[in-house]
Amino acid sequence: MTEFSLSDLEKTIRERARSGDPDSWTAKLFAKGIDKAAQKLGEEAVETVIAAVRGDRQGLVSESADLMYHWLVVLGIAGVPLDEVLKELEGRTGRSGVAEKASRPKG
Ligand SMILES: N=c1c2ncn([C@@H]3O[C@H](COP(=O)(O)OP(=O)(O)OP(=O)(O)O)[C@@H](O)[C@H]3O)c2ncn1[C@@H]1O[C@H](COP(=O)(O)O)[C@@H](O)[C@H]1O
Repeated sequence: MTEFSLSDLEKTIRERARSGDPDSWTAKLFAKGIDKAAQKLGEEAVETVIAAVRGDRQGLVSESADLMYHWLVVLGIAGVPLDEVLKELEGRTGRSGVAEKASRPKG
């Protein structure tokens, strides 16, 4: 299991966005704004779907990485911290009853 997390990538994106480096794709996307970044996110989502339905396993891995990167860029431009999304997900964990069932003693 890798130690690398979405939180690490969010931090890198924040730093690269502030760098103003002309070679930085992240800085370019932040400069172009939410419309371009959201468009890229949509394209990566479609490419991920295509890889999935074709059964292209390596493509699915690669496109998923592109998708998650561009999703974090969109969150960053929109000023939404990853933690806010994680808290939203955390708040849903009890809804299916899965978490409660798992923690309930058997018998
Ligand atoms: N994870 C990524 C990542 N995934 C995808 N991409 C870039 O996303 C871009 C868009 O992908 P496309 O396949 O659509 O490429 P394209 O056809 O050239 O794009 P367009 O013609 O549509 O503009 C490519 O230039 C990829 O390099 C990424 N760019 C950066 N990162 C991460 O961000 C860090 C900082 O990168 P820089 O900001 O470039 O320094 C990197 O170290 C990585 O960790």
